[in-house]
Amino acid sequence: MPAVIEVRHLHKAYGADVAVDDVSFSVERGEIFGVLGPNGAGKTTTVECVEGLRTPDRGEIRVLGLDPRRERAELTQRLGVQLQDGRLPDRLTVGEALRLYASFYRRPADPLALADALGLSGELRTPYAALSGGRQQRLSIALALVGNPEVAVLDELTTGLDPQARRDTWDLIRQVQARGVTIVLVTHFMAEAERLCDRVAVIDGGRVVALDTPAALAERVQGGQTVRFRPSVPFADSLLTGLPEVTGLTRQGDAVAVTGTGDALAAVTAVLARHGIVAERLRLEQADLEDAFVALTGGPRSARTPDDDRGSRTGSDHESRSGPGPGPGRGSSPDPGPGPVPPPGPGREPQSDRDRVSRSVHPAPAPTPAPSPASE
Ligand SMILES: Nc1ncnc2c1ncn2[C@@H]1O[C@H](COP(=O)(O)OP(=O)(O)OP(=O)(O)O)[C@@H](O)[C@H]1O
Repeated sequence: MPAVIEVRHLHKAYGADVAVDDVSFSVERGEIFGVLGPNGAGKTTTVECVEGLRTPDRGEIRVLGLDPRRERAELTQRLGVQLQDGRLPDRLTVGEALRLYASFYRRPADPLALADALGLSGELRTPYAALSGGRQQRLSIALALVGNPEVAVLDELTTGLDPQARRDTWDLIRQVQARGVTIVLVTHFMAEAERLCDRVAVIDGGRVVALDTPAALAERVQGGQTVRFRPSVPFADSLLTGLPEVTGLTRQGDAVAVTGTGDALAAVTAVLARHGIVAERLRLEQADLEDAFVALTGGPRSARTPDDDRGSRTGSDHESRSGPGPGPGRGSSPDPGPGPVPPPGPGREPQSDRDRVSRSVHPAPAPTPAPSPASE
């Protein structure tokens, strides 16, 4: 079966700044595919090229067999997009937003059924501005799904949510996947990628530095496991360092730490048992995706753990993109292209990629554009 998304040697620069150097990956039908990387790694530029919002300088992209730029009108009917830092007009109610966005599509979902599935049926008359952050986030997911897409691209899905809302959103995404939707998830959060994604592409400096399942990425970390214990009797290092599963051994006082891969724990304990050595206070530490991320990208830099981010969705990480955009559109605006790009906010023309325009990922112009902020 052909991949749902194929990206080959994507390159995109903004003037002299190379945002995406050489990115290739493919996404299979029905999977949750994570795009993980530090700030400025090129994640958003990559997915915006996939969405047809930006024009690559080089490379090839196919989404559902379509060219996202040349066949954008068709693609917007089949691709759902949740944008980073999206906003709706304050007074638009949940019900109005769902009905309005449903009207853009040939075969939309039933807005009421969708509201129900997303736990929004009690909020149909609530204006956008009166919704909690978690509810606004649910609404933005609902709007990404209202066209009954085959593929959904969700950028910064749970940024700004509290831990409970974040977990609820993860459950929701699993339900969406269970309905057969292929999902691309752009995230900074290791725990999110680890728990939700079938595979993860780690992007750094505009390149894919690793692509695998979260477990396999963690496994790749040198010394992926550490077995710690205190031996009941002294033993020579060579007893364990000769094992193929063992990559290192250190001692601190009478405590021993053995690093290894694969089934290091079983191998170590078997040898100790054979020599009549009891491993007291035995403990196993496993490398996780965060360890892999640090090893792959040289440090966590801007990658975050979920609980680092309880505040606004417009923290300094995002300031180059954030702001009160018209409709749930993203902070930086896409390239104007051949697709049905709606007009910019009143009073200005888009000058560059960084300018903001109305939401252009839905098939029809966005509703009532709010005034655009000054160009960044
Ligand atoms: N419209 C633009 N004009 C100029 N430079 C841009 C524009 N959009 C992104 N960049 C730059 O391109 C690089 C990659 O940015 P991009 O937003 O794709 O990375 P990211 O991994 O999504 O980052 P973040 O996690 O902060 O959203 C950064 O150096 C960024 O400043």
